Parts: sequence; C-alpha cells; structure tokens
Amino acid sequence: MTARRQHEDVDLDVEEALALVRDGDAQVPDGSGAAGGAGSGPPPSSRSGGREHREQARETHRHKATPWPEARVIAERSPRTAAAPVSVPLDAALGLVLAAPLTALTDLPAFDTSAMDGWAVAGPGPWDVRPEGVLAGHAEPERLTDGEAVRIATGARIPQDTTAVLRSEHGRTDDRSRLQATREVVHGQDIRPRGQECRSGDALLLPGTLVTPAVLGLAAAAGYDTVAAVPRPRVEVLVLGDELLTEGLPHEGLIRDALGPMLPPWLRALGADVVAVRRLGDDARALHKAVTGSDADLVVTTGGTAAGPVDHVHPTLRRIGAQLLVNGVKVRPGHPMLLARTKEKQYLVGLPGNPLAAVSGLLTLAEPLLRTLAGRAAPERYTLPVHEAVQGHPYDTRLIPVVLREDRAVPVHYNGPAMLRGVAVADALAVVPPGGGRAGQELEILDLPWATSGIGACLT
Ligand SMILES: Nc1nc2c(c(=O)[nH]1)N[C@H]1C(S)=C(S)[C@@H](COP(=O)(O)OP(=O)(O)OC[C@H]3O[C@@H](n4cnc5c(N)ncnc54)[C@H](O)[C@@H]3O)O[C@H]1N2
Ligand code: MOO
Repeated sequence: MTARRQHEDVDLDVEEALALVRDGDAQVPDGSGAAGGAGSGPPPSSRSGGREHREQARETHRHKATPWPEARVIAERSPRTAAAPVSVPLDAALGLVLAAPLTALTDLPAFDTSAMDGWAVAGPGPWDVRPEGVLAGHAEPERLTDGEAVRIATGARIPQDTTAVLRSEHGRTDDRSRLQATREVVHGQDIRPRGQECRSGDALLLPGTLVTPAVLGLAAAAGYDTVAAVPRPRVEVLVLGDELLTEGLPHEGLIRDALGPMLPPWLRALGADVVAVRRLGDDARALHKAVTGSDADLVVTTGGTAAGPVDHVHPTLRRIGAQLLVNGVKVRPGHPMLLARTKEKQYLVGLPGNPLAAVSGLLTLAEPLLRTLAGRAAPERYTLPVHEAVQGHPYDTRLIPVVLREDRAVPVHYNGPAMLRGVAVADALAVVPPGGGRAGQELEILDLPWATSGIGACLT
C-alpha cells in the first residue's frame, strides 16, 4: 500500500498528511498543541483562496473538537436519568429494562407438584392403585392413605400425604394388580415442594435488568401480566441531502440513501423506538420545522454537519438556540458529528453524511445517550489483540471495522469514511488510539449488536 493510499484510508487532510511525513510517527500532544501542530502555519499554496473561510471554520472546529472517550461520557451523562417508568404488557416488554424489582407474586411452584410422570405413593409399597389418575391443571386430588398410589402426570398437584413419586419406568404392576417399585424409593423423591424456587414476595430480579426472553418467562411464571419498565426512547431520523434516491441505480450525480435503511434497525437494536424517518433534502426551512416540531426524545440527523453551502445543521441549531454539548469529535471517520440539547428533554445527534462516519457517530454519541435514556447498563468494556499493525490518525482516535477470529481483532478492508463494504462484514469496531497500534496490541472493541445477539436484536 502506498503512503498516499494509506492516508486516504485514514482520512487525513493535507496538513495532517504533511505532519505525518514531517514527524515520522507523528505523536502530537492533545489539546491546543495538537491543533497548533495540525494547522498553525499558512494553508498550503495549492488551496484556492475561495476556500479560506472553510479552512478557518475547520480550524475553529478542530480546536473545539472533543476527544473521543470524553464525547462518549458527555453523551452518556447528558440525560441525567432514564425516562419515567411505564407499565408494559409482557408481549411488548422485550428489550426494555425493568424499572422496579421483579417480586414474586406467588410461591413457585404454587403447590406441591410432581416432577415426573408415574405414581404418587403413600408409605412403603406395594400399593393399591386408584382407578382415576391425576393430570396437570386439575383441582386438588383426594388425599392418599398409606399403601395407596395414584397415576400422576408431571406438573400435576400432589395429593396430600404423598410420600414420594415413583417414575413410570421404576414401577410395575404385579399379578395381584398391585404396584411394585423396581428400585429403592427415597422419601420425598421427585416431588417439587411448593415454594422451592421462590416464596411470594421474594425479589427475583433487580431494577435495571434487561428484559430478555427468559425474564419474560420468569415474570409470567411469577404471576405478572405487565411489568414496570423504562420505555424505549422515541427517536426521529431526519435524512438530509438533495442527492439521495430511495430506489434504483445512481444516476446524474444522485446516489442511493444508505442511511435511511440502515439507521432505524440499528437504533432499535440500541433500544430506541424509531417513530419517524423523514427525508428532508437540503432544505433549511424543512429542517427547522422538523426539529422544532418534533416531540421525540432524540432527533438524529444525517448529513449537513460540515461547513458546506447546504450544510444546514449548525445554522439551524444556532437559530433555535440549541446548546451544543459536543461540537465535533477527535475521531476518524466521523469527526464533524455533534450532540446538542434542543429542548429541556430533547437531544439531537448530528451524524455526518459519509456512511461509515455516520456509523461512528451512532456508536460514539447515539449509543451512550440512548443507553442512559433506556436505563440500560453499559456493556462490559473489553479489549482484544489486533491481528496486524494498524495505522492511526496522528491526533484522533480511529474506529475501524474488524472481524473477531480466535480472540483477535482482524481489520477488514474497505473502511474509508464513505464505504459500508467493510462494516457490512464486520463483527465489531476496534478503537485505534492516536498514533496507531502495533500487531498484538490490545484495542478496545465495540461489538455490533447483531454480532452478539443475532439479527433479531434489530427487530424488537
Ligand atoms: N471543508 C470541509 N469539508 C468537509 C469536512 C471538513 O472538515 N471540512 N469534513 C468532511 C467529512 S470528514 C465528512 S464526514 C463530511 C461530513 O459532511 P456532512 O455531514 O455535511 O454530510 P454531507 O456533505 O451531506 O454528505 C457527505 C457525503 O455523504 C454522502 N451522504 C450523505 N447522506 C447520505 C446518505 N443518507 N446515504 C449515502 N450517502 C450519503 C453525501 O452524498 C456526501 O458524499 O464532510 C466532509 N467535508
Ligand atoms: O472522517 Mo469524515 O467524518 O470523512 O467521514
């Protein structure tokens, strides 16, 4: 790979590429030193004078850009608490987080029950077998007297004074029609006593527990029809760009919208309820109207974050007096991403238009913010050794798509900011610190939701 090609992949601008060539491995201190190192001199003469204002905007932007780890913390902490709890029917609770302890509403089992198909017996055998058996779901059977047995099904109520359950395969009827055990019978065997799993009032699960299929099962068993849960944050997606097509092939400078199909299921996998996806073109008035009219908890915009002539996100946020919490992040791709508070309880995440940059913004800002709003716990942080040396950006964190193979993170190709080909085959993104990583170096790994939970994680 040529130096030029490498620099393109890492999305360096001209000054940064020059700094790399000048400084060898280009370890530049953070903060103002980095910004100074990147562009304190005059712009290279190859740049046209007409671009000067953009260069200035970019310099200002770089000064304000937040380091990647800090940006995630800001996004996580901005909404101070999770949304207020609601009562949710079990069939709508999957993927939510419990807002109250799950306390058993009954003993489990609720009555003494047979653990096996066979006979309930009283006292030592042989036993006289009653003609009528006991099935699951039936009213309490008559009590047994010593020397008596009754056919019983798994889960059926145990008659009073039963001393054991004899499995069908461990009994036979003798020539006097009496039941004989073919092996030793231990007192109490194969009886599940009432309250073995829990007593009514026992705390089964703590608030903050993610409602999984198993939790739904437990809640139902413990007597719940609804659970108190944190509702999914409501998210509205605004796709900006006049150049976007929703079907067919690219033509005459128009391209397919890749983010409209990608973001809603990804946001759902992050715990959101995507209430609307609107395509607004590059129309400042439409953007203003959409943002001010939205009652979503989070508005996610795509594109329009840079300083181009039709990049309306910043001017719109200024116009409505939004508070910029993160204005650019020291991460590649995706550095123009932003986070703003638009209303008392509404946030806006501005994702850059380049599709992999949008993914970077989604994981850097939207994921931690949604996690807090949804009351979810932060995933356990972990690292893996990277399979080969990875080039870093001189000053910024890089997020690169990787596949996970035998406890190693293997970078995939096609990881440029405008490309989805790499991330489409990836299991995770690896976090490459400024300056890059050596082969075998431990890198933090951000799992992609479907890699750990299957594609169903995106459907709930
Ligand atoms: N003078 C500067 N120009 C740019 C800078 C900069 O710092 N100074 N940053 C570059 C970087 S990095 C990125 S990322 C983009 C961010 O731009 P925007 O957020 O304003 O996005 P757009 O300009 O609208 O689009 C960028 C690119 O992505 C394509 N795009 C947009 N939306 C979609 C979509 N839904 N599906 C597929 N592709 C999409 C769009 O056509 C453009 O090609 O700015 C750089 N410029
Ligand atoms: O780094 Mo941009 O954010 O090219 O995609």
